[in-house]
Amino acid sequence: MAKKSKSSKSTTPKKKASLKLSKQNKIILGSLIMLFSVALFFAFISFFFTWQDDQSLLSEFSNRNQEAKNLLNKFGAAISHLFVYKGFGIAALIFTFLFFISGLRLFLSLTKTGLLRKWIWGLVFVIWISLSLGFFAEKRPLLGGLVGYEMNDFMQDYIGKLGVVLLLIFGLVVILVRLFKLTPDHISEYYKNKKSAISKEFNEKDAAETYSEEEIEALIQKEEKQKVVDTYTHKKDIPVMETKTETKTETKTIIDKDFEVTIPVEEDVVEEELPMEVEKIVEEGEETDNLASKLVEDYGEFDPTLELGNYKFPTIDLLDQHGVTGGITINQEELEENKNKIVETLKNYKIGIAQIKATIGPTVTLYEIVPEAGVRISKIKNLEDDIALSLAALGIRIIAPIPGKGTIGIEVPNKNATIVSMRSVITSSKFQKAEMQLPIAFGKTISNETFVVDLAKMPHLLMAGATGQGKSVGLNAVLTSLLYKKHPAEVKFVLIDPKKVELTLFNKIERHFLAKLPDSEDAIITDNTKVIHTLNSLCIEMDNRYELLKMALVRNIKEYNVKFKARKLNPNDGHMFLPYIVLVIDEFADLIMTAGKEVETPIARLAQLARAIGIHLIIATQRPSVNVITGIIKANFPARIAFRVTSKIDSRTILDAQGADQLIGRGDMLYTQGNDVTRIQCAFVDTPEVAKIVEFIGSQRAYPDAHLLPEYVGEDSGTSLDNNITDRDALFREAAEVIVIAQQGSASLIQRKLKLGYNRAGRIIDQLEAAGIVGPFEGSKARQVYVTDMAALEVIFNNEKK
Ligand SMILES: Nc1ncnc2c1ncn2[C@@H]1O[C@H](COP(=O)(O)OP(=O)(O)OP(=O)(O)O)[C@@H](O)[C@H]1O
Repeated sequence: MAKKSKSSKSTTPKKKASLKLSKQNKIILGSLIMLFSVALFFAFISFFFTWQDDQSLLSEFSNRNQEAKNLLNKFGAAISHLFVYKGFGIAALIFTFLFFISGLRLFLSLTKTGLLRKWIWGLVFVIWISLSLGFFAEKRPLLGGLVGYEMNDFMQDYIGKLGVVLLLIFGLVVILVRLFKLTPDHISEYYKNKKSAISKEFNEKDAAETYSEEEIEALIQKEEKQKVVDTYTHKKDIPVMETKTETKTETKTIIDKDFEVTIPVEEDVVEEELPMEVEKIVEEGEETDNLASKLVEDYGEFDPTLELGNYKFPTIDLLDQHGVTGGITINQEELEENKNKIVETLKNYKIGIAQIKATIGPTVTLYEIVPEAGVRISKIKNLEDDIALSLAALGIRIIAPIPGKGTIGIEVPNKNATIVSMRSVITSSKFQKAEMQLPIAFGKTISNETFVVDLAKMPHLLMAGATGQGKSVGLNAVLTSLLYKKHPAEVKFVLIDPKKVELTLFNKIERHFLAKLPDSEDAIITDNTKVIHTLNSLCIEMDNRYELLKMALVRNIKEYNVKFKARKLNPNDGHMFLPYIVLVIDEFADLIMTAGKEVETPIARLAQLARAIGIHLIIATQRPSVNVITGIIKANFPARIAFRVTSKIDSRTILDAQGADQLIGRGDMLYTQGNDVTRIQCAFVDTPEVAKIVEFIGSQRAYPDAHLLPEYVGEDSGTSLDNNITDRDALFREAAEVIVIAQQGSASLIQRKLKLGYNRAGRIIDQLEAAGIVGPFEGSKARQVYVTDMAALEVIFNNEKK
């Protein structure tokens, strides 16, 4: 079959080459046709005067002694007899015109587009004229020619005279509407224009008359003024530039005095011109009217949430207070005690303190100290363990100096930590008012502020921490934040949970918020091979989205969606509202250990490129070792969260800084998005709360299915150029139609239109090539489409069936 496509390809260019004329040949052939048409013209014209005389000569064409009266002698008489007498009568003259323009086009090497149309219309005209002359000038049959006469005769036998008249009228209507684009609208517009032109002319005349009456007076006045100006400028004798300006002002003032003479005339002219201008503007406005703004005007902006218009966001009472009602309780005694211990310990090492201040957070209290002049910061930093020992407390962290403050911070855990409930952060005005694309309320900082960040800005998040330190709760906090803020149309989750227990709850919101592979039953992915497929599928989704962004001429998903909502992107071109996709991977270490590069490569690719198109990754791992959090992953995850880890090395692996080893656990975490490290108490949301939320959402009306990701077929599925009909893809026919309609043989087109994965679309393209529908691969260019229209495609399919 490969042979078949090759041979078909090699024959087509040859044919084309043989048909091509050189420029000189075109000139020669063009002029020949033009001259032939001129000869025909004269022959036809003279035929009308000489036909009777020449009639008898027609049978003696070869007799050289006989001479015809036609301007082109025997040839003229014979060809005119054929075209005019036996043909179409006077309408045969149209052929001379058609020949002439065909020759002219060839002569000037103009493109042939539109020529066929002219010939078709020419023939229609010829038939219509000869038929009508055959009907109306029955007594002079030469005008309609034999064709006109016979046609008329034939039709009268069947539809009678009235029928022929009606048929002629219908023909005239077709010609007027299709050829001259003459519709009732055009006619009325023409009359309107004509009317306004006449009235304008009329008014102008009037104006001209009034003007001429006053003109004489005005001219005299003007001349006088000019004289004044001239004498004035001469007297002053100043540089040319200045003279000019002064002349202007001078004349202006003088003219201003002459209200009665100049202004009425000017006003008249303005009044006449204004209505005309207004009319034009309205017309232009209609023409350039943007379809998008009209659609928005008619239907309003596109609302992606409309399909689930009655969707209710989870209510706040689904979340627990966890026993915390009045915020943090301050234990004055504890504060005083800690302060004294810090001062004393530092005194023991001969470090004097000028000032001390305490900020009480939910889990830790920050003591900010200003040391006395001359104390080296490194000295305090080195005393970390000693201070911890003397305070008899775990989890002491010394920040020396606090960035941007010039003080030294000592974080001391509170004896009784206050739980930061998810409820308190969700209800905080900071979260409620957050104008972010993907707002996440992580918890509260040391100064008791709600910490809200935008996942879209991070743009990916790495979470690590030893087991039991609050990672799963952290993940739930992230997902809960998004569930409380986003409509199902705006965000979709891809959940990967190798442990099979952590995220199973979210199954209930599969048809609202989850995305999955087309052929999979469960939306939550627990199987390793499925993980690889899903990651690759997301890469395909990413490529598809980039293609859409490119087509829409925008740089990121936000701009794209704004444009789509404003109805500036046509869904028929494959455009659609793009929800954000948040990929959550729990137990990333497990995956890397078992699948290695197969997982790392697509993740790295997504992490590098997916931010602009709205795919964001959240990766959680228990084991923050370097073979899990590799350099390539770290480089693409600037936002990282460390829960408590067991060693300084782990802390460095996650944060590139130590400190995570000194956390106290239970949701105590460090967050970094570059340089600064912020200590946060993660908001607490437990399993029953999550269950209630997903129950609340899951019980509402949902989409028919989870959001489907593009299909990914493993690398192993080979491609062949066998034109085996039974092996063809199920969507082969649809794909062929898409390609033929668009006349563009590209796999990405099939991908977009039929929502397929890259590999499958690629396979279909190969099958189309094998079937001779598209040409072979041509590098960056789209393949050639060999089938020109749907009818031809239909023929191919029908032939294959036989
Ligand atoms: N933000 C928090 N506030 C209060 N307590 C918390 C918080 N986060 C976690 N905890 C406590 O720590 C326990 C363990 O948390 P979590 O299940 O999130 O740990 P994990 O890191 O996911 O552990 P594993 O890796 O074994 O799954 C919770 O059951 C809870 O009691």
